[in-house]
Amino acid sequence: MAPSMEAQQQQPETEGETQLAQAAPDDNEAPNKCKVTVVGSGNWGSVAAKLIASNTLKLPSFHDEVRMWVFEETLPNGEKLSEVINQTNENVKYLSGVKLGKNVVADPDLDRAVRDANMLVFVTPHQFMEGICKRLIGKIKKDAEAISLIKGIEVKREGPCMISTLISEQLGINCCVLMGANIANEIAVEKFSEATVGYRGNKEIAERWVQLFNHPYFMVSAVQDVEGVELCGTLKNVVAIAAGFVDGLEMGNNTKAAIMRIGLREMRAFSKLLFSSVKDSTFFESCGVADIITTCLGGRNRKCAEAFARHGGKRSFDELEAEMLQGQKLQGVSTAKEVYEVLRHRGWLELFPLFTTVHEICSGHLPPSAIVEYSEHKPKFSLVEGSARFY
Ligand SMILES: NC(=O)c1ccc[n+]([C@@H]2O[C@H](COP(=O)([O-])OP(=O)(O)OC[C@H]3O[C@@H](n4cnc5c(N)ncnc54)[C@H](O)[C@@H]3O)[C@@H](O)[C@H]2O)c1
Ligand SMILES: O=P(O)(O)OC[C@H](O)CO
Repeated sequence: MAPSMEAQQQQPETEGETQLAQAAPDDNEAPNKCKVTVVGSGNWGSVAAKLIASNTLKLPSFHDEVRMWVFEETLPNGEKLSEVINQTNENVKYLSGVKLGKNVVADPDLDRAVRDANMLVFVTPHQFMEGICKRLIGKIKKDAEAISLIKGIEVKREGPCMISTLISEQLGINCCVLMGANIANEIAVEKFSEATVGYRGNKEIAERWVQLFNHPYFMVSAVQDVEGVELCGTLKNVVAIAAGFVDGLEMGNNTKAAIMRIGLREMRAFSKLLFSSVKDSTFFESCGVADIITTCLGGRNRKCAEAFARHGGKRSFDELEAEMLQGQKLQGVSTAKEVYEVLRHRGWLELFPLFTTVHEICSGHLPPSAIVEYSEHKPKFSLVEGSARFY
């Protein structure tokens, strides 16, 4: 059982004793105080919990304690990850060496972690969200507010479904998004960065999320364009894969800059074709151009794609992910496939040569060098021609 924050701060439990998760001390008893739960505890999930937990201690309208749902794992030494997090105040697997704040309580029980939450922060790899949402139906407060930090998309028979929409529709709650140029390890050690909250309609809710995340080293602003912000965060991972190929092929900075530019244009075009409400200005926020830059310079998608290209596509992304990321998950390869399915279904493949080529390389149908090779591999269109034709 997850100990309460109070229990963590006092004594280690006596051997064999289990402790029910309970409401934390006096000032936390006030019924109107908002309780926050973070659903997810990977690299970014842990940093998000740290950011939030340092703010809930300062903001009187929030309970101090922040629950963090942990997908339970047994560590190589036989210990449970959630127990180690509560003993050491560190996520030793996904964010080692960084204290999360004593008011972060790791909880491996999903139902219990969300039960009392007024504000739910979703931050797991996108491929797990459909299953998590199914498990949460009927388990959360009806008036809870949600935010998704998840960069990804689901493709259903009916068409593409944003993760925030999945959360909203399955759980019947409002869901904002937070995206940006946010490499978690850098924010964990409090290096300055910015982020963008995307909201629909209710600005007060967006301001509440800004308040919960904002720090002098993490500057958050809000824009009324939930789809634009979320699609920026999602699609940049496909561009990052292309940038990694360019690095693996040692093609240099100009080529990588070209990939970023073409990628950004495809991101905007795809987003606007899916949602006419998407605003051009969103692409100038942290979630847009800034995230493209950071992710193409220093992200995990870029890193694994570089290794993929160096091995000439002979080692699979699954293999490289397991070896290089040690349990952390790539989003770009599956997102490229999901975007490709949308493009194919709608007859848009030729309009998006970069997105299309990334998937064809990841799936082994083209060599990594095809990222900037044209007609011999792709008789129907080319990156250059496609870009020129469309834009
Ligand atoms: N890490 C970053 O720098 C960063 C920054 C911004 C956004 N994001 C986004 O945040 C989201 C979460 O990424 P992360 O970096 O926190 O995670 P991660 O890749 O570091 O960790 C993987 C997580 O998935 C969990 N997991 C494994 N199998 C699972 C299962 N079957 N069901 C549920 N959970 C399972 C693991 O326990 C772990 O918590 C992603 O969409 C990512 O794109 C990441
Ligand atoms: O490490 P990546 O490639 O998952 O990217 C991390 C963040 O999304 C960068 O903003």
